Order: sequence, then C-alpha cells, then structure tokens
Amino acid sequence: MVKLVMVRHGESIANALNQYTGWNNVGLTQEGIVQAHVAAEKLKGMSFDHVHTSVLKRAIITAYIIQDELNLNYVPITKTWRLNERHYGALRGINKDETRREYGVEQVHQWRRSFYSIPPQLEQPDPNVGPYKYFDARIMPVAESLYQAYQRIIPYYVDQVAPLLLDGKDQLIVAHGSTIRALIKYIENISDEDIDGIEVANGKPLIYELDNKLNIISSNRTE
Ligand SMILES: O=C(O)[C@@H](CO)OP(=O)(O)O
Repeated sequence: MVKLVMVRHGESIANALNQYTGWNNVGLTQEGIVQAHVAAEKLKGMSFDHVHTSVLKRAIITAYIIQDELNLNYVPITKTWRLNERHYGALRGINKDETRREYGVEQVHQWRRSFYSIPPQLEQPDPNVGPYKYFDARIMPVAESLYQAYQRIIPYYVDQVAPLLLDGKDQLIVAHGSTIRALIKYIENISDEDIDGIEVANGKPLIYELDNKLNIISSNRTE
C-alpha cells in the first residue's frame, strides 16, 4: 500500500475577492495560511518521499508550511508549470459575480466547471518571464478548458508521480482546484460529465491509499 495525498492551496487573495485566478501569481490570505497549518495538522505523523507543486506561490507557500509543520523540509520538492491552475484567459482578475451578471449563471458555470468549455482567451500570451523564464514561449496558453489543462497535467502524473508510487514511495501534491480535479478525474476514472460536480476545498487533504497497481484501496474524498 502506498499513499498519494493532494492538497489545494490555502485561500488566496483572489479567492477572498471572488476573482478568477488561474495563472495570476497571488499570495495567501491570513485565513489561507491558517488553512495550510490545519491541512498539515491533519497529515501529522505522515511522511512523504517527494513533494510536487506548481510554480505559483499560493501552492508553493502552502507546500512549505506543510513540509515545515511535518518536519519534512528536507524532502525534495518539484515545482512545475504542469501543476499550475487552469489558465483562466481574459477572465482572470475579474469578479465571478460580475461575470454572472454580464454573461448569465449558466455560461459562468460552463466556464468554471465543464470539462471542455474554454474561457475567453487573452489576445496574446503573457511574456515568459519570472516563473516561466525556463519555459518555451510557444506553449504559453491564452486560456484553457479543463480538458486542455488535463493534457499537460496527466503526463506529469504519469511520468513523475506514478513511477515513485509504484516504487512504494508516498507522494504529496500541493496544487490548485482544477489541477486536482484533473488528477481526481484520472485517478478515479470519472467521466467528462461527472467531473462537473466535483469541488476541491482549500486546505483539505485528499488522502488516497493505493495498491501496487495504483488501484484505489481507500480515499477520504467523499467524506
Ligand atoms: O479562479 C480560479 O483559478 C479557480 C480556483 O480558485 O476558480 P474556480 O473555482 O472558479 O475555477
């Protein structure tokens, strides 16, 4: 039996303002910092052989808090753009209620939760500086559906996480709402339609116990 734990970052400043975030690089609120500590408390006694996170600081700070609380600061951590939140395109930074008023509740639900809906795109991709300076500019997105994000998230899981799990090494992923929804879809084999109803709370660890073929033995996701 091996453990895979996934944690969505604590509340971010954009979450508190009810803004679309995506690749905006915002920090945690005080409440978000508390949520990261609470997540760590729930994981007390566990150990991980590797930590995986995005290049966005809300996830990185949450991962560091958890590592620190568990005295696992020495554990290797990989920060990858592949675990970034889904890119929200031209919606990022906009208040979600404003878009409900402008485009209607159903359209906003589609943008937020359907597997294939692509939010309005940026006119051009962001410059690849800061966390993206090691990144090929040709793959900077202008907006992503969950399906498009899934195409870059799952190869990371298959190449970098699953082999360590198959080797009996417990893994921690600290990421984002949509990143974790994509991973849940893959790990639990959830249909394109049913992924619409799955929400991931800030700072609530999802703990999967997997067998030696990575089939699920137990999970707390629906508790
Ligand atoms: O804004 C975002 O990037 C995400 C997660 O916070 O929001 P939503 O739940 O609306 O997809």
